[in-house]
Amino acid sequence: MAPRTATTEEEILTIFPQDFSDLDLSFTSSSASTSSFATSARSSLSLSLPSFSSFSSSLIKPLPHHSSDPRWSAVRAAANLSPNGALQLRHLKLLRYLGSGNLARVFLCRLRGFDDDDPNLEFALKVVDLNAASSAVEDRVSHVRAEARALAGLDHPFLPTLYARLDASHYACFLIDYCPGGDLHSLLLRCPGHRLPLPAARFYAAEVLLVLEYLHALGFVYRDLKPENVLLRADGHVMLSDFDICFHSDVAPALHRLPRRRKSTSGMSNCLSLLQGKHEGVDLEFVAEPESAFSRACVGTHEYLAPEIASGVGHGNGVDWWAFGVFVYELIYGRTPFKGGSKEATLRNILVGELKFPNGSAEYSRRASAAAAKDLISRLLERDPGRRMGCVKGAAEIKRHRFFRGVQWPLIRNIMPPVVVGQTAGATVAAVGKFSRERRRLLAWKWSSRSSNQQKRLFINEEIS
Ligand SMILES: Nc1ncnc2c1ncn2[C@@H]1O[C@H](COP(=O)(O)OP(=O)(O)OP(=O)(O)O)[C@@H](O)[C@H]1O
Repeated sequence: MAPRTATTEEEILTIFPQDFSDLDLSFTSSSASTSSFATSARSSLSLSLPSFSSFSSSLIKPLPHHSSDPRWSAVRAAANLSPNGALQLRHLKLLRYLGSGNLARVFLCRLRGFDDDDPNLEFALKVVDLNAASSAVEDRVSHVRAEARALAGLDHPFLPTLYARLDASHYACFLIDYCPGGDLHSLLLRCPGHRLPLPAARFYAAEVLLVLEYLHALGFVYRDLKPENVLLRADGHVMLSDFDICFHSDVAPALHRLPRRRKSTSGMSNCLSLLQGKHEGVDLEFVAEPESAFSRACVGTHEYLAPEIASGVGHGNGVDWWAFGVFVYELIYGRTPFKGGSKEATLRNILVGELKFPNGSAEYSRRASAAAAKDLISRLLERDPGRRMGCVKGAAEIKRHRFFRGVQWPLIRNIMPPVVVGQTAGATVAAVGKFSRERRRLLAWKWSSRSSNQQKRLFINEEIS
């Protein structure tokens, strides 16, 4: 898959033209010539037809979990320098082009007048040109609105924080967290066989699952899951990006009764309780899944489209769980399951093709967790949404699957992410640097204890200093 060429300084000036009075054009760049990220050729498709509305600039209020982030105080301080107290594009210094998709171009930037060496003050600026010719203005406006709505309401460690919304002329700009680790798709392309070692695949899948759980609990159906949209933060944890085709629906949280389970371990107390007819198990489970979500829009990325989107019958929350199945498959096997020679062939495979798993990969076929992965993927890639894992009981059901056995869900954001061959040096060093030697040893053991010898080499261990 050919990476897109990086935008040059001239192109950046084209994005912000000379008559754009709000912007200081003194762009300084030492690295505009090459982007460190390969952008994806698998762009999202969108055929929805929403309505037009006008925009206004705004500084987003810090949400509780992020209120102590130094970026907030910097953004506020910069805004206070302005006569109207609002952040403007001239407060930002664009440093480098990061990538682009169908809708937007994204730049690394910093606030002018702040410490130039402080990596904590770097941001990503996502710029959408509403006049661009590639799609109808109405479509672009609707996507910007969807993205703005989602970003403004999110507050999760694996999702971007929206620091400011800047609208000027026909540009809509979002100031969000910068992810120096690039995206998972670029990482896959640099890995042997374009796939991740199983423990790393499990780690990224687990973090993405938590994000989908959170989005669904808020009523958002994401619709654009793919490795290109999973960015890696400086600490190596994920950040799901790109909310322009998500949609919102009501969600009615419920407590679901779980089937009672017998204790699987042996022991005197266990025997006694069985003799007494007692069973152990959690009885109730909290589920917040937007089951009533419904849309007929044909949006998403071909290889990741659920059958109900491909057939046009209308879709709901289940499309994210289908896409999650494709995502886990791609992380593990290095390709998507239904990809055909053309987009039409891919769609046909999604609708009627057989789900096949590559064989012959000794590393995967030997392992019990590979069997677990296959089972999980098969349950997610169930064509009938009514029978698809996650559609009714949400992420809670998926988290319980044996593929994720041993994942410490509440602590995962504090676990050191796996370091994979092919990861950009910056992200690796940042991730490693955050942890003391002792902690690295402990965490390395956790990650590598179940890995094969070959995989052990792929993960961080005591030798890394
Ligand atoms: N916060 C960020 N930090 C670093 N790079 C980013 C960030 N956000 C986006 N990028 C880069 O910019 C590229 C395009 O961004 P994005 O996917 O948000 O654009 P888009 O036009 O909305 O995409 P799509 O065509 O999927 O709708 C990404 O693939 C990534 O390489």
